[in-house]
Amino acid sequence: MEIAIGCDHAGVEVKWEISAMLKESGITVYDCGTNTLAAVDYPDIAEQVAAEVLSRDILGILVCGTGIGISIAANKIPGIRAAVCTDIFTAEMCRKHNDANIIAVGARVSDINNIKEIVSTFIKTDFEGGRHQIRVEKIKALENKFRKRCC
Ligand SMILES: O=C(CO)[C@H](O)[C@H](O)[C@H](O)COP(=O)(O)O
Repeated sequence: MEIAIGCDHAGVEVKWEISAMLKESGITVYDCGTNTLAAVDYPDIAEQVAAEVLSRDILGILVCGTGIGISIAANKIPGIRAAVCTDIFTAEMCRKHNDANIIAVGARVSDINNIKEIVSTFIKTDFEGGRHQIRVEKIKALENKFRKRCC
């Protein structure tokens, strides 16, 4: 399995812990930064991770203070379905029902053990398809409809 991961300065220590956990499980990790505590802007990181997710057709993980800003930025990119998760149930459901390809977590919201469980649930859960596929297709149709309108 391959995973792209990135964070802003608020999430760097949490990202290191997640990366270590993934590597221990034999997962290949594409680290899109940042790797210092110097302030960076989360849209830049969201773009890097989204590009890896789309080009490699893999899942991605984003970490910022709350998970909110970085997921908003990622969701502007066609093909990305990023879900902010603060619990195991939503981490499971965003894969099963929404086919989320990025999970965003908040380093200033959840403790590290909770975040590790959330991420582990996300990466081991598959999309259920069926009636959910129809809804995901409608999300894609919205992307295409508004891309044509504004570009
Ligand atoms: O964008 C965010 C919230 O939606 C993230 O939590 C950022 O990490 C946060 O805004 C960074 O804040 P800082 O005061 O610049 O550390």
